[in-house]
Amino acid sequence: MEKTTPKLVILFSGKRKCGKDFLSEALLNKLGTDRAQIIRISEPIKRHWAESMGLDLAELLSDSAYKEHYRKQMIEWSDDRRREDYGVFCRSACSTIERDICIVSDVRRKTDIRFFLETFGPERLRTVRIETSQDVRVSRGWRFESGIDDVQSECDLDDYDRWDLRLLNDGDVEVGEMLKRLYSIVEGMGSLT
Ligand SMILES: Nc1ncnc2c1ncn2[C@@H]1O[C@H](COP(=O)(O)OP(=O)(O)OP(=O)(O)O)[C@@H](O)[C@H]1O
Repeated sequence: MEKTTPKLVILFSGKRKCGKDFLSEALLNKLGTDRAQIIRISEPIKRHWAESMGLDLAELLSDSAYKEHYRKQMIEWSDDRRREDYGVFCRSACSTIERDICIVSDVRRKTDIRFFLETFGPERLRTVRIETSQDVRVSRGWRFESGIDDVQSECDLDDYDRWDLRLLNDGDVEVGEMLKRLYSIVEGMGSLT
């Protein structure tokens, strides 16, 4: 099958339980699955991990306690792989691209952004940081865990300041309002809309 080069790649970043998956799905619904798709950098990580450990991939991919149970071990294992090749998981996730608009729902590292910039160029790339108060994240099930919330995978992009869009997803913000702002970075792509 011929590889698709997307016209637009939207990177979502933010702390755990800020709503990366929620807003990625909402944007996908708005754009339509005929022209957009979601990819996850964590998907190939979870697939490798599930295969080598004999675990349930569907459960690892879902927003479940099962996923949380293995999160720390997966971070440590994947960081070892990244030390040899920072793009290893991004590249693997990109092999499934088949739509004009690609939403990457789990960008966590500066090297992830670097990979997408180098691969698709700045003109095709848009970066979004989702911001949510700690109280709201707690209400969505987050609690601080050492080895997860205080390591590179969660903190590396805290000081990144070149986001195309910062979006507050703090409970009382209307989803329609957030989608309007998200859609504005798609509209900037002219023929795509
Ligand atoms: N604006 C919102 N309105 C209603 N529910 C929301 C909203 N944003 C997020 N949620 C809910 O909060 C929970 C956490 O959101 P989500 O799974 O999207 O976070 P995440 O950033 O992808 O988390 P993680 O990094 O842990 O995978 C989910 O149950 C989601 O449905």
